[in-house]
Amino acid sequence: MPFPRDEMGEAPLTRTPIPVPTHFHHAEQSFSLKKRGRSLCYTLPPRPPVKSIPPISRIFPNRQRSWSQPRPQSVSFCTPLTAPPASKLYDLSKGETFFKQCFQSICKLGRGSFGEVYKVRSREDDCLYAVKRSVSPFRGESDRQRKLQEVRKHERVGQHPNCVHFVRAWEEKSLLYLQTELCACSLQQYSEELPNPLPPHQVWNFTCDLLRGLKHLHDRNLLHLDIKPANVFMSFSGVCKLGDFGLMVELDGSDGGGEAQEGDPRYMAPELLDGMFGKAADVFSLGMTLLEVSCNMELPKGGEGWQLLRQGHLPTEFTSDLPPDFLKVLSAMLDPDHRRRATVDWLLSLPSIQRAERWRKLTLSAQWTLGKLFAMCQMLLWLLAVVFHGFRRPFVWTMCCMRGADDACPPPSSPVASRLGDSSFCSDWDDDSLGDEVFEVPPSPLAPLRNLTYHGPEFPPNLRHSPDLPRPSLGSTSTPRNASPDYGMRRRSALTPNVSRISQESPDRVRTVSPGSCSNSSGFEDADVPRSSFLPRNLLNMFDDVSEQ
Ligand SMILES: Nc1ncnc2c1ncn2[C@@H]1O[C@H](COP(=O)(O)OP(=O)(O)OP(=O)(O)O)[C@@H](O)[C@H]1O
Ligand SMILES: [Mg+2]
Ligand SMILES: [Mg+2]
Repeated sequence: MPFPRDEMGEAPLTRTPIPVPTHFHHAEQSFSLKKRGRSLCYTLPPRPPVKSIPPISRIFPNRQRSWSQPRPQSVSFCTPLTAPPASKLYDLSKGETFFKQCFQSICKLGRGSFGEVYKVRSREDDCLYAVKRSVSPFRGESDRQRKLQEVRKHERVGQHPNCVHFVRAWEEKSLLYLQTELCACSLQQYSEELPNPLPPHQVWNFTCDLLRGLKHLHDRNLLHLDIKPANVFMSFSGVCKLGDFGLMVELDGSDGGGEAQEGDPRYMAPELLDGMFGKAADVFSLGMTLLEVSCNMELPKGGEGWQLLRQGHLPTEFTSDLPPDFLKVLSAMLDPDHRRRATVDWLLSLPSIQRAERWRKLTLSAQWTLGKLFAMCQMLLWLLAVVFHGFRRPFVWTMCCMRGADDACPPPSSPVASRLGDSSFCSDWDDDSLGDEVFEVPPSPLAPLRNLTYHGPEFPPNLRHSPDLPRPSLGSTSTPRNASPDYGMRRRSALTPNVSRISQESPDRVRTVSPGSCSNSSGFEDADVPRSSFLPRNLLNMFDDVSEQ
């Protein structure tokens, strides 16, 4: 039936704005901002249900299962020789696992449906790595083969700066271990830590990195099929890398994509529901990943919101702040029709992406150069400081000798310390402190700081460092062991060279100090100072000093 026309000769419906279907409004309301501080279990995908438990044979209780390797065995599809993983440290007779013998586990980085990932330090090269260990033991030979496929996939990926670098894999006691480069965090963790959505320049940077990583895969006919923020990793220099190749499919492999599994539904391309696996599916998942982190949006797992996103409808209340260039890139990546969807090569040829890539390369090389320069400056400064202090020592000795002093002469700059050095007060300095303090060699940045906080009473004026004080007899420092701890410690910064020099000349004496504590009197927290003891020789020296005055 024809619509009644109005005075303009048009059907009334054509002049009114196109009505938005009610379900769109409902769906838009269903999009929400990402929730912060979610517990780990919320962010993790559910573990696959255990379908069976390993059969326990009562008839042959000790039967060795072919797929259960009690000894560590290297897993590689490039060199399919079954051999123990190469390590000089591993000793089979110790009975401990290869992992325990060769790695120091530092902390758990995360957990996925396949494995738990640990931050480890290799005892062989002392470098940090990530080791993923399967959460459950192999349930049989087919389960083992299925899990080992992740190793083959990693090996197929090879090396690329935007793909997580694989080191090696091994199996032991029905568990698979994968050693990879360590990354700072996943993109999911990174974006959840931020109070706001990622700033546009970072979104461009990450887009370039991930497109380069994806190009590397697609050029090798590999489909990732599980791209999501939890499977994108960030290196310590801020470079994004694709990781977790557990669901990867080789298009030219024997299965030809027949074994492909869908990944997380939130990032899944719509054509996967029809069983059509192609490179376009990865582009869609990458688009969803970028949409999530750039808009700080909680992606729906299903329902109307899920459908709308797969019909090319981007929620404007989230995307309105995005730069138009980036919105164009996103729309091209999220095209509902996989045949019309942008390819990685097309995206990389876009002027906006090329501009972002040029900027990215520039900033990365500047960052690299600055890092190197900074490291070199640090090294140079440290070397200069060491050389300076190395020369200072003979110089101080020469100065002492020129003054015609005794062997144990102190440097001229700290008379009070030397005065007390020859007195009979005790010293609390141990050998370590002597080594460092004598010539004040600058500590390495990693050296622990000594905590020498003074809590005691104020010094009497006559014990303070003062130019008026008479220079004591240098010869009286013949018993440096008894240098005053009180004074030496309190005035440590000012008088260190003197006291420590004295002490250094007789380090063996320092070691023989009785450990009686005089911390109460000195007030230093870490002072474990022997009680003062006036030896006859010191008393005589003091009388000498007084008589000289
Ligand atoms: N190389 C790495 N460096 C730092 N953290 C990592 C690394 N590899 C994994 N992780 C952390 O461990 C988590 C789980 O790792 P991964 O995704 O590889 O496990 P999975 O069991 O295969 O997960 P999925 O369920 O996605 O298949 C990651 O989300 C990340 O937080
Ligand atoms: Mg994962
Ligand atoms: Mg995985």
